[in-house]
Amino acid sequence: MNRLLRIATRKSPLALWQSEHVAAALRAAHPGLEVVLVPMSTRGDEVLDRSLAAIGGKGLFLKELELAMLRGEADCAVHSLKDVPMELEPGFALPAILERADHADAFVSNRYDDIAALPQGAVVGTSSLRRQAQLRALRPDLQLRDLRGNVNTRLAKLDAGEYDAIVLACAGLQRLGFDVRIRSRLDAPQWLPAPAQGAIAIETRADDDATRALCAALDHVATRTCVEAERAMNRALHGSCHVPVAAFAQLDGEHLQLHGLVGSASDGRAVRAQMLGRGDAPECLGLEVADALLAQGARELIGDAG
Ligand SMILES: NCc1[nH]cc(CCC(=O)O)c1CC(=O)O
Repeated sequence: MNRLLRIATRKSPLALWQSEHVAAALRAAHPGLEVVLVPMSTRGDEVLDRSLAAIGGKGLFLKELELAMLRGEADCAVHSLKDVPMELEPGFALPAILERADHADAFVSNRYDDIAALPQGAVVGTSSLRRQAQLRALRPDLQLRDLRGNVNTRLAKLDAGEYDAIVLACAGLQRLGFDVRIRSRLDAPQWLPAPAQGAIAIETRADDDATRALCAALDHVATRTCVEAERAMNRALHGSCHVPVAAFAQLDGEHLQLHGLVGSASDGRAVRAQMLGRGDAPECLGLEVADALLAQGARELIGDAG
């Protein structure tokens, strides 16, 4: 095949790793295909002094990459699917969702083994409302402090002594070779990840059939099924950076199991739901779990978040 494929990517070490990973998989799937990266800066990367929710939400990480595709400077973009808004911009598609890596969050600390070992009033860094809500539910005494920036920056701030511990995604740490920093895994269903955590997605223009077909070779059907359930649940709860929502689905044969949580970032309240459904109807299961959460009072928590 004699074609050039240009991948728009953010410039953080994790984004570059993920884009190189996709490039290598595309080259392996399509011998002769030339794949190059087009690294770009996004507003989500540049504005670090305010919360993501305050500056416009998850879409900020995508916009510049989407504009590059519209201008014809790139053919596709690689994202962590958990950073992709529930409603994609019109005119774009996700023809590939790669096999999910580790879904779990990681407890990272230079002094303590796990959340239970933290002393009374310890300082934990995370800007994620979802992580804050689950920490508050487990340990109301902890002091939660904001922590933004890429994975390397966050580890550096921990090492500088600003926090007793931080919470990061296992997948990001593993991809960057920081496995040894994981003191303990925060596993489902006791602790739930962000919808689609650990999954990488490729975005293209919806009308670019040739690029869509090339990327579709990397699609992993079981992962797509799981993340569709998680994202449908989140969408039904109006999930955004403003509301602490967590979800994790697992496919076992034709059975799909989905765990969901809506929490409060300001106090320890949280509601949970868990249901079994069919693997060929992931969105139905997502909506059912969302309804179950609402029936238990999730609406009140969502309302509080404004
Ligand atoms: N919020 C940033 C972000 N987006 C994706 C990952 C990790 C990789 C993944 O979930 O696929 C991370 C870092 C983190 O949350 O620790």
